[in-house]
Amino acid sequence: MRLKEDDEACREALKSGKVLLYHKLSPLLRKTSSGYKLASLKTSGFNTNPFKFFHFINKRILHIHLYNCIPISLDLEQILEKVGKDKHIVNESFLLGCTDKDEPQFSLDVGDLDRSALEQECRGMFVDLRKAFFMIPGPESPLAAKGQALLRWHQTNCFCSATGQPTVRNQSGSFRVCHSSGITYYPKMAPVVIVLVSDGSRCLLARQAMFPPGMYSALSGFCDMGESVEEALHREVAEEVGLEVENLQYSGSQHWPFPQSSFMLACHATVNPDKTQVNIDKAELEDARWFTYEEITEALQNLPRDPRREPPVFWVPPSYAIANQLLQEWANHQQLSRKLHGLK
Ligand SMILES: NC(=O)C1=CN([C@@H]2O[C@H](COP(=O)(O)OP(=O)(O)OC[C@H]3O[C@@H](n4cnc5c(N)ncnc54)[C@H](OP(=O)(O)O)[C@@H]3O)[C@@H](O)[C@H]2O)C=CC1
Ligand SMILES: [Mg+2]
Repeated sequence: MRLKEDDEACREALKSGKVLLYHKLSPLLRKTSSGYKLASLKTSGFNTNPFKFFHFINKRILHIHLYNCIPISLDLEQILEKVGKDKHIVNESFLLGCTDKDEPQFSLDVGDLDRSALEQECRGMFVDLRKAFFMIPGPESPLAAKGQALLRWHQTNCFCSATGQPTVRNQSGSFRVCHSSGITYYPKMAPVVIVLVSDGSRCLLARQAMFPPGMYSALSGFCDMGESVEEALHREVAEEVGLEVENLQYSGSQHWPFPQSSFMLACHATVNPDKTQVNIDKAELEDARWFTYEEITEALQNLPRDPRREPPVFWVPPSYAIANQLLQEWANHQQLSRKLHGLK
């Protein structure tokens, strides 16, 4: 909290902090023996930096050392200088929070620098965030999402909407101010409802034309101004597939960085099993259909970990996405009721 509001303390924290690097909003990942991880880089304020220590010995030794033992201890300022950028741009990082060990974490977009030169220096690769969600460990996903969301918000809120004058950030990046109008702008999320509709034995999933081939998700939609979650849910399902839902049950919420930071409010709902005929709004959806318990459990087990591999014919959003949580809950509920009814 103090770091968020105290510019000086935040500047100091950056000297010993870790920075998640993005290139045009794609986070930097590094391959490890067990898969991919988000890469964070230390700033040169980190006194025991092994990069400096080994630099004069032998470049080759340095590389081996960093690869095998401490893959996240590269010095960000040195990397920036190597690729021809003023190291002081590190000060443009935004505060994301602190780790369990009280280490401050920041995000920085270096989209104006040569991508492959950076990847080489950082020994990693910048990956589109949607793909990265399938590659990095689940607990790292919220951080990757927050890092991107904050960067995007600052990139798109550089000017005051009242005066057209430039806005100025505080050091942590928790707000921007227009000194001409005195207006303070805070990062925003748009409320979105998402609902998994069930007819008792099947659930309804849909796909937009822009989804990757084969991916289906729960129905979702932005809340209109003045609407409650319940109203938005009833309206979205009626508009998109022409069904009337009942028995709304809250499941959970999550921040979702797309398209410009959404606040997802997730629910389960049912329809009358005699009224399941879908009437798809083709302007919004490419397809919507009912899926059986068997299809869902198979899709949940078949998450494509590496998006470069051929995905299965039908697949669902990654485990971090709240749509996946809804499907897990629905499958667990189905499994229980099947047991109760003596089915497999
Ligand atoms: N985390 C998860 O598990 C999931 C997350 N989602 C997210 O939910 C979000 C909304 O779902 P979606 O079904 O597309 O929404 P909608 O069904 O509301 O349709 C999207 C359309 O609504 C219009 N719109 C209205 N308000 C806004 C706003 N505040 N921001 C952007 N567009 C708006 C846009 O139309 P126009 O472009 O014509 O202006 C847009 O194309 C998506 O960003 C998606 O990424 C969806 C499913 C799963
Ligand atoms: Mg929708």
